[in-house]
Amino acid sequence: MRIEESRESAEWCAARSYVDIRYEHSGDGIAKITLCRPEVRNAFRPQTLVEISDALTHAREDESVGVIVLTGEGPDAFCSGGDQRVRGDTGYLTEPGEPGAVGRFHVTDLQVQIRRLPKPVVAMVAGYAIGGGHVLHLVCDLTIAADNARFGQVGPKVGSFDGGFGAGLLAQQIGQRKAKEFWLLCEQYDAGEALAMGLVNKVVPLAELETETLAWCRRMLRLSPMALRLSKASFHAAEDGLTGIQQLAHDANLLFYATDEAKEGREAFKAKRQPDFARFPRRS
Ligand SMILES: CC(C)(COP(=O)(O)OP(=O)(O)OC[C@H]1O[C@@H](n2cnc3c(N)ncnc32)[C@H](O)[C@@H]1OP(=O)(O)O)[C@@H](O)C(=O)NCCC(=O)NCCSC(=O)c1cc(O)c2ccccc2c1O
Repeated sequence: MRIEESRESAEWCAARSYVDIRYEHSGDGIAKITLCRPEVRNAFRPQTLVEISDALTHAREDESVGVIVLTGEGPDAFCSGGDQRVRGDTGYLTEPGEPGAVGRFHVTDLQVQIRRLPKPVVAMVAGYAIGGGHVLHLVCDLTIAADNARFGQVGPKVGSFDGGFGAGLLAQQIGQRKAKEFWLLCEQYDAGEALAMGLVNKVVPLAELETETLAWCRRMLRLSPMALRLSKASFHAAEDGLTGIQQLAHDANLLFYATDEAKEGREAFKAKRQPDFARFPRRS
């Protein structure tokens, strides 16, 4: 049976209100988070990251949401990384100008949150995905790019580096040689080059970026949510070490809780009796 593909746009509805981002729902299972700082090519400051994290938590908890899209406002940039105007000597500052303000690197927490989120996260990239903004698209599960997209790392040019996902995940996706080229030369790559490297899943004309992204999201929405969740976790299980295994193990527990065998343990405890596990098979 061939399922008709929907190429419709969405009537986005604001689902929560923030200062630096927009958080919207499509009404059919898609949440969209938009970085709204186009005057700085959607660079993030600490508040931006705290807001994205909060929106992701809501999208995770909301059972009506199956897929999350992360994007930037306007055609010029997905995200240009950390806002250099609030970069202090110890990290990015929540209250720049305050004497003794302590810097933070919230984006590293956000990268982990995206990877651990049990729903697919799709980066929808128009224009620049640069620096920490490039790493944000890397940690998303899929990337749909507009034909004007440009990708690159700038760390060694601006006095920074990302030895975590920014280096390791990039190398896994495009190979060590090319990943080193990204970091050691700080050049930019266009959408066609990114596609050829396996850095993005699809390139489309800018005008079709959202409808194409929505079509991919809707394809996933037709699939088993639990199988999608387990598939995403499977990709990270080995790479993320014990925390990756912990996530898969948690999913196994989630499924185990629904069995009569697990329920017997719970019910026996509540009834203050010995559990009777004898009727459950010792599977080979
Ligand atoms: C992104 C660009 C390539 C775009 O170039 P373009 O020529 O199109 O535009 P302009 O350069 O004229 O920019 C327009 C306007 O925006 C301002 N702006 C752009 N990017 C930023 C930014 N990141 N921070 C602050 N402001 C920005 C720019 O100044 C202009 O303003 P005007 O007032 O002059 O109009 C190009 O802009 C560019 O290369 N931008 C800088 C990119 C950058 O340095 N990013 C930070 C890299 S470091 C980083 O992101 C990072 C963050 C973390 O939290 C980390 C945590 C842990 C490890 C590593 C981290 C990390 O590396």
